[in-house]
Amino acid sequence: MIREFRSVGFFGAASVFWSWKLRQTLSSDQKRVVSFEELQTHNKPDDCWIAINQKVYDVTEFIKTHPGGVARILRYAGNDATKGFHSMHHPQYLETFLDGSLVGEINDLPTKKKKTSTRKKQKLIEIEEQEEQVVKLIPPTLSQIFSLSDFEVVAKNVLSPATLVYVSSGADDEFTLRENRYALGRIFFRPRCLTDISNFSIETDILGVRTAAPFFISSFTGSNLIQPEGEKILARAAAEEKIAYMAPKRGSVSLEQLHAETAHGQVLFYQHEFESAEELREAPKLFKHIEATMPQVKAIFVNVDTAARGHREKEYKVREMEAGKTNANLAGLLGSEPEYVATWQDFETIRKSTNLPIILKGLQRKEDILKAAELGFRGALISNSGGRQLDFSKPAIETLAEVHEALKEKKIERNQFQLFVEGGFSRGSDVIKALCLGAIPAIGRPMLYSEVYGQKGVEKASQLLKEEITRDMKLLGAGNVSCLDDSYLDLSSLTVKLWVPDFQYERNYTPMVNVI
Ligand code: HEM
Ligand SMILES: Cc1cc2nc3c(=O)[nH]c(=O)nc-3n(C[C@H](O)[C@H](O)[C@H](O)COP(=O)(O)O)c2cc1C
Repeated sequence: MIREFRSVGFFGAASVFWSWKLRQTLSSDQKRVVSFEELQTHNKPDDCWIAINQKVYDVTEFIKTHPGGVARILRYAGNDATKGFHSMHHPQYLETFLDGSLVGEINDLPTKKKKTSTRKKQKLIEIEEQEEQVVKLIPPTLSQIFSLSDFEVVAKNVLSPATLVYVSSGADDEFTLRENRYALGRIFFRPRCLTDISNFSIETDILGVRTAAPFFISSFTGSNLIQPEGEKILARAAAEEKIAYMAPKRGSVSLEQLHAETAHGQVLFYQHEFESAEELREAPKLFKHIEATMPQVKAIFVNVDTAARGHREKEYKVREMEAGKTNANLAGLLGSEPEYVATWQDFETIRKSTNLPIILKGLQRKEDILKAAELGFRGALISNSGGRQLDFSKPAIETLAEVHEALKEKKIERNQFQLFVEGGFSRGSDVIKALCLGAIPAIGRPMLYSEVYGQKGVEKASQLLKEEITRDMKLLGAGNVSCLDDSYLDLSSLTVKLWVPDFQYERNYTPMVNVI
């Protein structure tokens, strides 16, 4: 759940400083006498008056768009700002920008400031607290977001602790969560120069369907904690950006509802998992139903890594600490332990029940992936669920590199068996690395973080990725996705895991509750 201050409706409108100015309508005749006592009570970010030249202005709205920043004015909240203002600005600014914000005149401003050093200190503390509040109150506008990790920083300030830890945490000590990213950082590029890239394109065929970019949005239970219309927002943004989105089995709306909402031509994947023997028995019927009635669903991804629920310890700790502050939305998101764990044999009937490609989500070793290819599955999504299931699972990109070699050796082509990968992807360069190893990546948490800004945020995240992919592919000398191969990569340090002091682990560690 996003904290209350998001309701100030700041997203989108905040940057339009000049349009704010035009909206000012009050005239300067509407003034009254304001006492210093009254002025002092308006001393907060959401209720801020200042005095300049013995006139009192309500700058609550103005501070949000002040080009010199909120804090500079907030220092004078509920007080005389004459000196501060004139040290920076031409007097004409008052008429130009604050004409409509005039509250009245003030005649009893104290002439000398009599502050003890203790009071000064106290005031400074108050200012610092207010500034902190303001950073949270006024997140950057979308034009101030330059990479997917910027969304993460904003989300960390905006989401409630319980939601944030639900999204961001991994299992146990989070080694796999971190290694997913570190491993991507161990692959380097070998650019090719002087190649013809005049017909440049990043469009891609995924399982025979054309999409505008070589990645898609992964599936998440609980995106409705970030925006009430969670899955719908992700689906709409994906449609707008002409990329695919994988709808989750345990979504806040049914697949039918989501499908009914989606634009014609939209590419949806469906993520499913079997939690009981009955669900397994029902699967052929369900898959046939999807195939017959939901043409936008182009593939079914079935989880095979959920024999037990991953143990996200950080999450339990935060919930424990928050106990009493009931968060009904979070309850039940963990799901119960599965009653039944499917086997390869079970999949024999299921696989044959539909013409839709069935992709196994969560395979993590080359032997299993080769088996899936030999059995005639259409593909596999290499995934450790973003480090949310088995801690110390190998980083996804490392498994991919191994599997890529194995498929090459066996001469298994992409049109027979399509690889997908996910876990830690947040840059265009990450996407390209996966493509060079023959897999289409799914983007995970960064898409959820971008959802803090609603549909426009998810669109922006997709656009940033597209721009990065475009730029990096050009620099690599690759004119389209199909010409990307492992010759563009230096994998020599991929598996080299040097021991380094794990500061990140230390930072992530959350102490036990009620222990001295
Ligand atoms: C009260 C104390 C204030 C301080 C200390 C202050 C400080 C500043 C600073 C440092 C900048 C420069 C930002 C940059 O370098 O990009 C700035 C910009 C600006 N401020 Fe203020 N400001 C104050 C109040 C106001 C008020 C009350 C108004 C409106 C009447 C205002 C209007 C502007 C405008 C229009 C700009 C952008 C153009 C410019 O840089 O001159 N400021 N302010
Ligand atoms: C909040 C959250 C909820 C998730 N829910 C599901 C789910 O219901 N089913 C599923 O197969 N994977 C789920 N995942 C895993 C994602 O599909 C994906 O594997 C993971 O986010 C990829 O890692 P990354 O976030 O590091 O990119 C979830 C991930 C997150 C962050």
